[in-house]
Amino acid sequence: MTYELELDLKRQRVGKHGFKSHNHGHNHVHNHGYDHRAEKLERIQGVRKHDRLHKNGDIGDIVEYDIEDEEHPINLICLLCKDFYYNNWVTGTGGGLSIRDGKKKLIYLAPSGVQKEKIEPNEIFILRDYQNGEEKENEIKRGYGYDGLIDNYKDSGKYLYTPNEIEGVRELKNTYKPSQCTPLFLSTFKLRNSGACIHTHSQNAVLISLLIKKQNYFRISHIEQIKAIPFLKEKRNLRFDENLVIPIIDNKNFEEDLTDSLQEAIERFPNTTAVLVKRHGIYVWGEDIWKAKIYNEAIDYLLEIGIKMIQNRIPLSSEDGEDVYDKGGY
Ligand SMILES: CSC[C@@H](O)[C@@H](O)C(=O)COP(=O)(O)O
Ligand SMILES: [Zn+2]
Repeated sequence: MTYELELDLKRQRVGKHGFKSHNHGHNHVHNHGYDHRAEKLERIQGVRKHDRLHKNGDIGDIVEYDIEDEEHPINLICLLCKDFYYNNWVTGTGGGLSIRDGKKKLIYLAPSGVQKEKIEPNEIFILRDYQNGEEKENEIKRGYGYDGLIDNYKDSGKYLYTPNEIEGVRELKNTYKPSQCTPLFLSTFKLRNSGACIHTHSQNAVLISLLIKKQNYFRISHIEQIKAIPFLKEKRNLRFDENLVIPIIDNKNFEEDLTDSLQEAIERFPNTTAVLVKRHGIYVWGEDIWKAKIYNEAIDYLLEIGIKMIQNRIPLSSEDGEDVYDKGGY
């Protein structure tokens, strides 16, 4: 666990309000004692979400949830979304994150269209992960397998828990919806057996997708940070002189319409652990949330340096020219 996350969890505990305890009024940002910037933003951006946060849902009755459990996916989604927000990866409601608990067979998802850095534990959607259970056959027939969920992720009946169960939410004009990225997250669970998937609107991802015009992938070699990325075929990490290759797919008007092309890219690039979406951002996944986090950070670093290399007319990969270090045309 990173120092920042530990610190954040401590802060959260200091001002801990307790998930199932009673609300005493205007205390939501203070409960988390997180960051003054968040508090200021809350004041500026009004009450839409604020209203909801004063109502208590009861996740604890549906799945085991302990606010003190630092590794609980619900806590991790809330904390990592803050972490990503301050990296400029999930600002303005963009981006998101899903974690799959393979042992407990549960999938946790961020809600749609909310400020991702302010997600509260009772705002997480929860799905049963039937993919690997004995119930598999039956549940898949009933539309609860990944394909059924991918096609009908908006159907609230499919969820074990939705934040619309929070007292008073159903009476509000805008009820919660699961992230529009849900079918894409589920696609990485289905096709790669991943344990978590991160979606960001990183400017590095967007810019590199604009700079690369002749290829439908980003390819880079001979940068030390490449060693943090897995080489799936050989179940080891990439070496310094090997190529990291990340496919680039075109953006669509609606997030869910990216599902087919993301799935195709995953099939076409069997070694990739990420897909770039042109003029939009990136999806990164891993065996578990910590691996996904490391891959996302390492890839973002490589995208950023890739942009600078292109601007300095340095070839990105040894495949791009005779001498990778030679200043030549890109
Ligand atoms: C700024 S809106 C962005 C969305 O359309 C989408 O691209 C996104 O990343 C987040 O979708 P969401 O449904 O809020 O989880
Ligand atoms: Zn997006």
